[in-house]
Amino acid sequence: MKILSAAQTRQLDHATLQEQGITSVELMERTAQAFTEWFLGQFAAAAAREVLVLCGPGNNGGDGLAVARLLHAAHYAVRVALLPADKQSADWQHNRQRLPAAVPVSTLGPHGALDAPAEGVVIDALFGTGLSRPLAGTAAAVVQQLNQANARVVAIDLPSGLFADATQPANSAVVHARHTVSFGLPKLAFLLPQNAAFVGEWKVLDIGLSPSFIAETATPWQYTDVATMAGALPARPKFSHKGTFGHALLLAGSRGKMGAAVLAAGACLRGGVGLLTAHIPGCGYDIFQVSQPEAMCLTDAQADFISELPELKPYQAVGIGPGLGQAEAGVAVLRQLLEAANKPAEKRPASLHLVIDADALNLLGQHRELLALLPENAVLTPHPKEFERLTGPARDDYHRLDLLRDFAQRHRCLVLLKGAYSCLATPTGELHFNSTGNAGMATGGSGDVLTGLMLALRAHAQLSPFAAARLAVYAHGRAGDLAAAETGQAGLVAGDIVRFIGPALQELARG
Ligand SMILES: NC(=O)C1=CN([C@@H]2O[C@H](COP(=O)(O)OP(=O)(O)OC[C@H]3O[C@@H](n4cnc5c(N)ncnc54)[C@H](O)[C@@H]3O)[C@@H](O)[C@H]2O)[C@@H](O)CC1
Ligand SMILES: Nc1ncnc2c1ncn2[C@@H]1O[C@H](COP(=O)(O)OP(=O)(O)O)[C@@H](O)[C@H]1O
Ligand SMILES: [K+]
Repeated sequence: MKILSAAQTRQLDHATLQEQGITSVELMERTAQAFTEWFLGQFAAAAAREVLVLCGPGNNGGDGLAVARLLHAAHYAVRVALLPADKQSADWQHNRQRLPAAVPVSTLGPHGALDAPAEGVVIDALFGTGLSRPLAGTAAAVVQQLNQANARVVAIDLPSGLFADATQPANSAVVHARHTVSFGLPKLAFLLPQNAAFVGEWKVLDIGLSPSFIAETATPWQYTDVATMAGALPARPKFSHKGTFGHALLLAGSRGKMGAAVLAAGACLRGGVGLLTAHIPGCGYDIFQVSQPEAMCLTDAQADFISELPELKPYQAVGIGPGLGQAEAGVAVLRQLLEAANKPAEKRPASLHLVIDADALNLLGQHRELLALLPENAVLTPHPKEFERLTGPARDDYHRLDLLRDFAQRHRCLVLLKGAYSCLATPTGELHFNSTGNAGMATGGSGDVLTGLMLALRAHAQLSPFAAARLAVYAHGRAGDLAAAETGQAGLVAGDIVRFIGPALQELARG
């Protein structure tokens, strides 16, 4: 699913009107009906039937007026409060006239008490995508009162004061919504941690916006949802054998961190790899062989950390990093691996796919000269702190996305910035935000599981580097969601994610 800018969203509305031969008032009615239907499902309880709708002067306020009429018709106790303005949009005026006289209407002022319903709901229809500058004056004062009232707020389209695709200046007034209900496509602002307190739970409703305009419009931002991923995993051919699904090598573990190697190996095996060999420090031999009997195991000459790179010929994909530690010997191993992956095709396996995570990323951050050796389409999976070690600090979440995009393009690799909406940057400058996963996965070892699954899918001959990476991220989050349904979020541990990789992949199998 694409994510469009605020300007493109406006164009999408216009294209929809032209394509479908409808008026903007009709589209607004469709929007208000979709919102109201959602609202009725969400707030059916008697206590929540007292509703205050705050309306701005543009089409967001127009949506609010139409919603007020529809909720009144559904027997909610609705009041409307209008933000004073020199001029209102034509569709606003149309819906103002259609508002039944039985709905009380007041005008908001900078000092007046907001009188938010204690048990009911406040609908924020002050500003949406038309916001052109930070809120000031009465609008800012109203938003501050609303936030102080700690009311249950539902924002239409966007929390008022929030820009859809850019950072607003520090300390700007922005509504803190409990829910944000938007239309057509998600907005970039919803996916960034810095906006979590404004957006709350968000939902996008389908209002039949022009599919052809969406298809033709170029954007770097994509949202990987269930529809995007349907059938993403190729079926296993009847006559396949273990050689069909690749032989992966995992370089992981150090004394005290063998669990990372075990988790990554378990995820790789559950990810459907044909063969897995792990190269681990000597101290981990018994631990590893006992816990992962399906994997083969090579031990390093060093007992506590990895100091050697095994012969790479047998492998299609190599994963390095989980629990590796930051011993200096790891730098030489990493350098040799990067050099081997870059050697001409005849001197190494046809395509050596790399997955670089955790301490291998930290070593890259300490030795940035190694970045020049990254082979094309290597996958790097940093969390924000590891990413900062590679690129330096970001000013805010939007700047971090700029750094991410720039890094992936410059080094021609795939970079996954992990988080609640993990973002996969491609060498061509696309940013794909993942939709699966939950806060239960904020627990040690979840990233190691992702590395193992990513390794399995990169070893899969039928998946392109990008397809493998996107599938791994989506399936990892889905496995986390299935696991949390069984364990609850607090009780989830990384090993539970491994257990649910199979069911998650099964959902994505090509029919
Ligand atoms: N017919 C359509 O085009 C549709 C529009 N929709 C709604 O329309 C909204 C966009 O409507 P508009 O483009 O009218 O924009 P808004 O309603 O978000 O606000 C625009 C108005 O606010 C003023 N304004 C902008 N920033 C301000 C600030 N900081 N302080 C004070 N005034 C400010 C502008 O001058 C303009 O009058 C969407 O968010 C959505 O809710 C939906 O109904 C879908 C269909
Ligand atoms: N709040 C969250 N919502 C969704 N996914 C999350 C959340 N927190 C963490 N995750 C996922 O869990 C994984 C954590 O990785 P990482 O930070 O490397 O952990 P570790 O180093 O402990 O293995 C990432 O894939 C991340 O996307
Ligand atoms: K709003």
